Amino acid sequence: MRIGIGYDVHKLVENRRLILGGIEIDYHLGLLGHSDADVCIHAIMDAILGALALGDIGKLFPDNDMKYKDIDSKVLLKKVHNIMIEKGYKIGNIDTVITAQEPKLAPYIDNMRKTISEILNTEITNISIKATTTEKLGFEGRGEGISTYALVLLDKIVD
Ligand SMILES: Nc1ccn([C@@H]2O[C@H](COP(=O)(O)O)[C@@H](O)[C@H]2O)c(=O)n1
Ligand SMILES: C[C@@]1(CO)OP(=O)(O)OP(=O)(O)OC[C@H]1O
Repeated sequence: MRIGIGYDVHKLVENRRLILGGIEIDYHLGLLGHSDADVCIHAIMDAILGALALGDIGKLFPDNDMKYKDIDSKVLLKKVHNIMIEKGYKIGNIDTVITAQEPKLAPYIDNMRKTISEILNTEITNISIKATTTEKLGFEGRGEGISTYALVLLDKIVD
């Protein structure tokens, strides 16, 4: 068994779609990034890579490489999943916290869990996604950005 942690932040701006946990969220602002800026999937990828001591997503998918411009983060998560399988591990469970003052994410959470569980080839019950505000404190509370923490446990695949 191995454990990993991931954390990511992206800025909220106008004229961008808001993509979180692999799905589009109805909101008037979106996250800025080289990719689709899906801060939830980015934190999960960093947690998986961390558990494998393989660095981070910036090392694997450099943000100056045009190959990754506006890329769907679900594609990157599949690549990380394939690396994890090659190394002989599968998902034990994942827990995440998305910090966003707005919008209300509760209606979207189960769809995010389903989307991520399908990419990682694991049961939806192994994927936990939670949301919190910061009671209007800090950058998330001012609506300037959204952050996510992710923790992952990986189990060795035994044949
Ligand atoms: N963007 C968010 C933030 C929170 N929620 C849900 O609301 C609950 C209460 O949030 P507090 O920050 O006031 O503790 C939280 O537990 C989430 O269920 C949400 O849906 N979207
Ligand atoms: C995902 C990558 C690559 O497109 O770009 P961003 O969307 O900017 O995301 P970030 O969390 O800053 O780091 C990883 C990047 O290399």
